[in-house]
Amino acid sequence: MSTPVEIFDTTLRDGLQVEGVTATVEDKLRIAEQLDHLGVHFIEGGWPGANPKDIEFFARAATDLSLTTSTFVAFGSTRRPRGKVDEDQTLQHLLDANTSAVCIVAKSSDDHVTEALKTTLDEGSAMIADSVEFLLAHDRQVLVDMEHFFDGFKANPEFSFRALEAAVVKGASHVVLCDTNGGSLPHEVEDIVRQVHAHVGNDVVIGIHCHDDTGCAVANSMAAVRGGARHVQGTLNGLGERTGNANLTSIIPNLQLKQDYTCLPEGRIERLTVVSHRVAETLNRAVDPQAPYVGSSAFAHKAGLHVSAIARAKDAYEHVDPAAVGNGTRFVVSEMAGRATIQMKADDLGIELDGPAINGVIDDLKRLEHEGYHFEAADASLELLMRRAAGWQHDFFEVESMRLITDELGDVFNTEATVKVRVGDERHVFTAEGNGPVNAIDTALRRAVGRAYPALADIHLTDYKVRILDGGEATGAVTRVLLTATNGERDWTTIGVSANIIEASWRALEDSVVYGLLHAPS
Ligand SMILES: CC(=O)SCCNC(=O)CCNC(=O)[C@H](O)C(C)(C)COP(=O)(O)OP(=O)(O)OC[C@H]1O[C@@H](n2cnc3c(N)ncnc32)[C@H](O)[C@@H]1OP(=O)(O)O
Ligand SMILES: CC(=O)C(=O)O
Repeated sequence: MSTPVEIFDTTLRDGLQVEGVTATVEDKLRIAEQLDHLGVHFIEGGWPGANPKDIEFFARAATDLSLTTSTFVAFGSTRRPRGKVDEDQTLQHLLDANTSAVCIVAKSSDDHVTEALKTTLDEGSAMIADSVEFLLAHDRQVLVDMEHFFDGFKANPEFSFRALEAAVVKGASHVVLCDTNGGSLPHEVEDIVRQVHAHVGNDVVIGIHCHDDTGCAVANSMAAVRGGARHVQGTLNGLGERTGNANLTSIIPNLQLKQDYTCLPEGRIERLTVVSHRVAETLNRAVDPQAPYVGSSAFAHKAGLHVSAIARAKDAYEHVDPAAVGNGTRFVVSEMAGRATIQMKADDLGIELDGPAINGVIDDLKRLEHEGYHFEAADASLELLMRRAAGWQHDFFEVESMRLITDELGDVFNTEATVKVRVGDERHVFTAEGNGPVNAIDTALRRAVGRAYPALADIHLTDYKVRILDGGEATGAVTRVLLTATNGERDWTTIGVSANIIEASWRALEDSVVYGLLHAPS
């Protein structure tokens, strides 16, 4: 039978301690719902009383949040040095938050007691004992985060054990060993957790809380589980103070898919990718594409040899089935593609390509990417290139000529485009002004062909990105333009590359319009 390991998510507390990220009360409520949907055991909501936002959040959570799987936790600290528990504001705020469980941070390193708190070791241990006793007397489940545990233990294990005992003896349900500065390494963590386990036995759940300052937070958390920890604290996508907290989106599958531990209820680990992305979206911070398990590139294959092998054996270059975490396999078409990649892409798009056509696509791709094209980022241009290789030519319109004029009138620049276009047997000449050259050409082209293709009215450009490819050439540099468009049902991106920014823009624009007409809803 597999061993249960509790997951304690602190995205809403420690996760928000990273610079550059903030969340509204509404955001925090939405994230808590997502964490419950994922099925973590504990959701730490924040520090009630620390700021008005967290006060409002805990008040709203009591009425607006209905959790079905997770236990909601308020975070705070032990009482202040030389203070009384029943007069301590932090402890009072914890009670006011009205959660069934609370987590308090306690100093477990002698140095921090004497230097940061400026008090004695006796008082340091009494602060823990009194606080646990007080909260328990008010019917709270008490988890204790033993701050700086590993650094403290290395310097003075006797005091760190004393701090632990103060919590355990008074009835804490969990003692969570924190690598607060994130400087420990996996072999140290495993060894120290083993010693703690031997010391406290199974009277209390041992937890682990790691930071990623050495890039080892995930490995350290797993080492702790090997050493006897059965409760792991971390955040989704590894958000957190400085370099981040231990990343639960890696730890959960590492424990549950690769070892005999159960972290989430049956059927929930498949929600990992979508929850990770929803939480990131809510915090306006995209998931790193290369994030293990949940990143968009986690199962994306670019090298021709890899794709060729996967076509023959699905798991040839995948360490787990992506579906197990709700992710999926993707094939990236680029200059590194071989025949297998192009064949799979053609099958996906329903384009019939024979051997010579596949070779033609590969030759075009490699040549164009060498010139600066980047087809991974331009799905629509890639599809058009493959269709052309299959012998297709669009007959929506034919551009006879195009002229652009820009005048400076006082401080104002005016741009005007004239396009001459054939649509079937008809010839159209249209002029349009725009707030820049691309806008002027786009408007003139739409006027010229719009009557024949009403679907064009639903196509809107949503993004226009320009990148200089060889900065050394200054204003003579090659320019790459990426245009993203939508018709409300699908989005697509096209590309153009040229030393002339207008030409690069036009290539991307023409592909964009052609692709939009080709896929216009019927
Ligand atoms: C390792 C961690 O990440 S723990 C979580 C840390 N999170 C945060 O700090 C975010 C929220 N914090 C805050 O809003 C504020 O710091 C507050 C409201 C908690 C405290 O604010 P202030 O009272 O102004 O104190 P300040 O921020 O300067 O912190 C120092 C005080 O905390 C006390 N303190 C620090 N750690 C502890 C502890 N583990 N137990 C009890 N008291 C503690 C110090 O003794 C000091 O008190 P003193 O000024 O009476 O000597
Ligand atoms: C408690 C906590 O966040 C830490 O020690 O890192």
